[in-house]
Parts: sequence; C-alpha cells; structure tokens
Amino acid sequence: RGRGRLPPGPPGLPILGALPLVGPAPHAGLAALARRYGPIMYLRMGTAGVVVASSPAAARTFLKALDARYANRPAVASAADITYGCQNMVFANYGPRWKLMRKLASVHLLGARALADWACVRREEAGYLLRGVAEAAAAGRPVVVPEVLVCALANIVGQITVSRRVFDAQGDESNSYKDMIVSLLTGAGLFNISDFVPALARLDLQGVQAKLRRIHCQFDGLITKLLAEHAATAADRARRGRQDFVDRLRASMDAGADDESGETITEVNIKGLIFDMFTAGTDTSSIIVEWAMAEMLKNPSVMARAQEELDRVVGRGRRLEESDLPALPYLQAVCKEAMRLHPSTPLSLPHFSFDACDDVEGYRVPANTRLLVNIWAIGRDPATWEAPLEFRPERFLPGGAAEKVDPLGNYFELIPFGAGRRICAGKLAGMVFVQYFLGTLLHAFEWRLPDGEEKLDMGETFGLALPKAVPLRAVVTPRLVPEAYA
Ligand code: HEM
Repeated sequence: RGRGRLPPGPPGLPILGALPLVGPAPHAGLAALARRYGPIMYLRMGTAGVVVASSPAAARTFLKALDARYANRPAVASAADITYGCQNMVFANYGPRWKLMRKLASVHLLGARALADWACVRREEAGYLLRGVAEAAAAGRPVVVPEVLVCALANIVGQITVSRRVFDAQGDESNSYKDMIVSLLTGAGLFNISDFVPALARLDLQGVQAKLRRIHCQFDGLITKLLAEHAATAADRARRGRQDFVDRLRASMDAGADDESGETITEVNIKGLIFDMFTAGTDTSSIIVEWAMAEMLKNPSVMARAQEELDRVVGRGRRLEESDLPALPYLQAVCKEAMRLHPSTPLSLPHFSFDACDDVEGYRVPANTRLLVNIWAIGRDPATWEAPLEFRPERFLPGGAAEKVDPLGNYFELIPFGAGRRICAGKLAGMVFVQYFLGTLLHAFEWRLPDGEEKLDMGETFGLALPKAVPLRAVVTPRLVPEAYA
C-alpha cells in the first residue's frame, strides 16, 4: 500500500521469493541482478523485503540522505544467536544503548587519541610477527599469510581489551581461533533461510543456526575465561595505573547512567563488545593484507615499486615504524586498491528501516525493509573505475583519476568501511593495521610462491567477510639487517 512504485527487481518463487536467485556468491549474484534491474533494486526474499544499493549514487542516497532511517539492524535469528541477543554494538539497533557503546569504544579504544595511546602494542606485536616469519624463513617453511596475521591482530585486541595476548605461538590454538572466526563470519553471512522465512526457522534447514550456536558457545567460553582472569589481575593493573578497555567499561558501568544517553552498560554488553572487537577487528584487516599480498605476487612490478619506496624512505637498516606511514604514498595507494577490489565485508552489514520511505529516487520503499549495500560491486563499477578488474594502485597517486578518494566514508565510490552513522567503528584502527602490517611484511621480506604452486588461486569464499578461498602461502627471505628482526 501507499504512494509510488517499488524499485525494480526480479520476480521470485513462491515462499522463498528471490532468495534462490542470489546464488552461492551473493555479492556477485546481486551485482549481476543489478546490471539488469538497476542500482536501486527491491527483492522479496521469503517474508522479508530487501533493497539493494549497487552504485556510488545509490549508496549515497541510503547512507547519507536516508541514513538515520536505515541505521538499524534487522532482527535475524543467526545474528541474535551469536551476539548475546544483539546486545553488542554491531547488531544493536540505532538507539541510546548503541550510542553509549559506540561512544565508549571510540573514547577508550578506537578514536584517534585512543589509537595513538596503544601504538606500542601494535609495535610489540609487529615484532613478534617479524620474528615468527623470520623463523619460518630460516626453516624454509612457507608462511600461511592469514594465519600469522590473525594471530598478531587477535593478540593486539587481547592486549588492548583485557591486557593479555591471546596466543603465544602460531600453533594449534591460533588455528582453532582462526577457524572459529572464519566459521562465524561464513555462517553469519549466509543467506540463511530461517532469517527470511521465520516459519521455517525451527527446522534450521541448512543447519546454520546449530553450527553458529556451537561456535558461539566456544567463543563465549574464551571470553568468559578472559574476563575471569582479567578480574583476578585488577589490583595489579590499578597499582600500575594502567587501565585497559574492560577496566574502563567496568568503571562506566559502576558510575551508573551516562549523562548524554541516560543508559548504563551491562555485563552482557561488555561481553558483546569484546566479541565485536575480536570478530570485527581481526579478520577484516587480515583479509585485506592477504589480498594485497596476493595481488602483488600476481603483479610483481607493483611489489617491486612498493619495496623500492620502503627502501628509499625507511632503508634496510631498521624495521618500519608507524610514523613512517605518511611518507609512503605508494604503500597507501596499494592498500586503497586492495580495499577497492577486495573489501572485507562485500555486502557491508545489513541495515534496516522500520519506516517507509516515500521518495527514494522516485520509488517508494516499504516499512520494515532491509538494506544491503553492495560495496564489492561499487568498487568494481565500470562507470566509476577505469579497468576496474585490474590492480592499479597508481589510480590513487597524484595525477591519478582517484587521487582525492579516501576510503573513510566520504567518497561513495570507495566505502570498504561503509558510511554514515553505522560506518565501521574501527575504521582508523583498520587503516593502521592494514598499512602497518602490509608495510612491515613487504619491507622485511622478499616474497614468492612455493615451488609447484606458482598458479595463484584468486577465488573468494563468501560469508559476512570475503577471504581468499585458498589461504595464501608464500616462501619468504629476509631483506633487512639481522638486528631489525630482534
Ligand atoms: C580494514 C579493516 C576493516 C574493514 C574493511 C571494516 C569494515 C566494516 C564495515 C563495512 C562495517 C559495517 C558498516 C555498516 O554497517 O554500514 C563495519 C562495522 C564495524 N566494525 Fe569494522 N572494519 C574493519 C576493521 C575494524 C576494526 C579494526 C574494528 C575494531 C577493533 C572494527 C569494528 C567494527 C564495529 C564495532 C562495527 C559495527 C559498527 C556499528 O554497527 O555501529 N572494524 N566494519
């Protein structure tokens, strides 16, 4: 009912609607449908209405002009199962509790000031990474790039949230952690029938919910263990005057209602926030570094140019420091290009509007519609990007067509972190992680594919995130003076 017509979209089947049309790689399936039906497309999937934005202009419409309306998250069973009933930040609806969690995360962990405060943790962890990779080089073992990265990033998140590294070595424990994250992000990103046809939810036809609940239990076990240890060492931290994120969250909880929002966070919110930092803050950055490395192994001249810049600016007598990053425009361009071609969350996170919108570029979008922004399709839009499938960092350099474009939510042609009110809360951390860790690996080692594996598989695995289907393995050789690895 109501004025105006729906945006165009494919007719669907009874009960499932357009759900079967998206296929096993929904980011690509939806991009193909958008080529036929247009950049603002409406699909009925089960009982849910879904609007899909697939061009920079369409993304601007929803994430700028209509941002406040679409700032909620849909209530889906698979998300509730893994996020303490959506009591975390990532899946909370747009409201005072979400605002409070976002403020606390920004002030104490992810804002520019807080980020500068824990630079020493990133440096320490980059040191562990360098030594671990150098050991693999000495032993002639190939390095599995996502494994070493996720281990480093999880340890950083552990240090800043609960003052503890999570993995001491890259061994079974870190692999099982990586498996846990990958399974969560893959399962949560599935177009799960139960999320679209609630009447079938009880049957859990794809077995997704059972799997997600199992992993959630495992994850909750880890978080509960970390919090118990954290409580036991509170006095020691107080004596040293060193508060971590959980200390500050507890202080906020003990202080009672927040002045601005009138809300108080709970123990469950604290668990939810730790869960967010581990899940949203580790694999997302590691995926981009892995893809960037894979693209450079495919395009050796790009790798050579990035290493030449590192040698010129940093030299081979010491390791890379974060303070070097502003002087490395080519490295920054490589990171942007990797984010354009391989955004870690191809369909961002789903948004939701409780209200109808009567004038969406001449269309009417009904109330209770989910919004998907196809970040992946936008980064490959041939109307925006020249040779969109080629890895050309030069486009972001002075004189290049995308010289002014940054990925932080101001230019809708490149929105790996989303845009608007729900833009990634960790975008500054994500940028530093990607630039610093990619730069460190490139500067400190020569990279090549293992003998017999020279044909690089560039396939993707779709989930909430979009990692390489086959994890990148490479053989490395040190290229700095030995003291740089100490
Ligand atoms: C390069 C790395 C990263 C990328 C590409 C990325 C991307 C994204 C995207 C696309 C969203 C959804 C935005 C939307 O709903 O419109 C998001 C949300 C979020 N990200 Fe990131 N992210 C990255 C790193 C991080 C890091 C390092 C953290 C924290 C340590 C983090 C924490 C979050 C949180 C908490 C949200 C939910 C925000 C909300 O719902 O209000 N992310 N991220």
